[in-house]
Amino acid sequence: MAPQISLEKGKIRILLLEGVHQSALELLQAQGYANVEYLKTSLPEDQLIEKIADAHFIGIRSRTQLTRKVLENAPKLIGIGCFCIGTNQVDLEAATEFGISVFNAPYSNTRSVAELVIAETILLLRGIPEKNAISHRGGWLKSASGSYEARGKTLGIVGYGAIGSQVSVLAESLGMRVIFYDVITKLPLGNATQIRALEDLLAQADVVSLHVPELESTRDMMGREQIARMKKGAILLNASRGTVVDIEALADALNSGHLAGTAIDVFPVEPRGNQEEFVSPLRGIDKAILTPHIGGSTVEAQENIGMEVAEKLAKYSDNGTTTSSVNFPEVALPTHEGCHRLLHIHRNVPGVLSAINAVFSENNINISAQYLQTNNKIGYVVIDVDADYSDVALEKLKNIDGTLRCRVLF
Ligand SMILES: NC(=O)c1ccc[n+]([C@@H]2O[C@H](COP(=O)([O-])OP(=O)(O)OC[C@H]3O[C@@H](n4cnc5c(N)ncnc54)[C@H](O)[C@@H]3O)[C@@H](O)[C@H]2O)c1
Ligand SMILES: O=C(O)CC[C@@H](O)C(=O)O
Repeated sequence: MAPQISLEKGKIRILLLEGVHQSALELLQAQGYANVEYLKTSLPEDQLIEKIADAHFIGIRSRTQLTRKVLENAPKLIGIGCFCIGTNQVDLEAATEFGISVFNAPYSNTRSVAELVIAETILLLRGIPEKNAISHRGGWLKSASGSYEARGKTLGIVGYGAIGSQVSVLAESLGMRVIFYDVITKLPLGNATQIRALEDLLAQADVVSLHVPELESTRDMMGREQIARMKKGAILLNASRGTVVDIEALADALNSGHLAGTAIDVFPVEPRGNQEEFVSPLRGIDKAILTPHIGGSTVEAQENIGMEVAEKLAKYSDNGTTTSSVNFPEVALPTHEGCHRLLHIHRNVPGVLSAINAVFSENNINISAQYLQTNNKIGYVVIDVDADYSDVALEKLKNIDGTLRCRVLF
């Protein structure tokens, strides 16, 4: 029977949203993916569902919400590229269940965020946002009161991962004392010190900077109580996710004078695009630096992210490589001349590999290479067969208990 093969590259539909960098488009096109739809904004759920119905791959940034409902309406979707670090905007459990591999760019904008945090720390310690606002209104606040050097001040970093640890190194080079809180024991860089309880960090730090992911456990982790525990006159920065800070409590702490300033880059509700109004209780507070989720938005970072994530999508599409996938076991198998390649994604339960192999032996199909990798949820098998596999074999593979998705790549 004539073997089914996957789509020609030109027919693979890729939807890129939120104005991901042109480098992504260029890389995909150079690799033969001509069927790319490029939009500058995210889409509301109904329009997203309509568009995603035909897409094989989707590329997003932090704004597009790929919920279970959206993914249920994406029957052809094979891969998701998050052109950013955070993947909280994707229902990873649903994506895994539907056999959709998710990729991101875990380090490409790390430095950009760290530099912004350091710049804002210096500006806030000097009270520049307020002085700047007053000058714009025709006032003149020439005073040293409430203005401090960064040198010798204590920076408390919450979340000592890629960004938090970069901020730590840069802050120490300014002469700051760095303490950090993380749920995992981390090797401190330089002279930084890990603090075991968040409350202790809050009680010591002149500046607190948040670098945790969006999780249930980080929701409102800087709530009214934690903000009240910060030192009087301290500064709070958040360039992580908007759900981490109780924004009303922060506005109150600034208005009451408990906090001396803040820099917030991420908000519980963010506009979908540049045309939509930004609404926040922090608007109008001079001591607050408000930026439109641009911590990672530098030319360097966006260009690198575009290439990195597009490359990951192309490799997955071309040969099933899942290296650095967020939710899939990592498999990278070289292609074998003259072979067909099948991809089998299944729930990680015992017996699936032997059932797969039984299908090939029963159908007299020789396996020339095979690679299985599992994580706690799923198993991913790449199989190269050196004879024409039959559609019958493919059907049998699809019917193995626990199969999430099975397809022929070439
Ligand atoms: N503003 C922006 O444009 C921008 C850009 C990049 C990343 N981000 C955000 O910054 C976050 C951090 O990025 P990263 O690359 O440093 O991530 P990372 O995964 O390298 O580090 C996160 C750290 O937070 C720690 N952590 C998790 N839960 C915690 C908790 N409850 N309390 C304390 N620590 C906790 C982890 O153990 C880890 O060390 C991302 O998840 C993303 O949401 C924002
Ligand atoms: O570019 C974006 O929209 C998000 C950037 C940042 O929050 C990230 O997670 O990398």
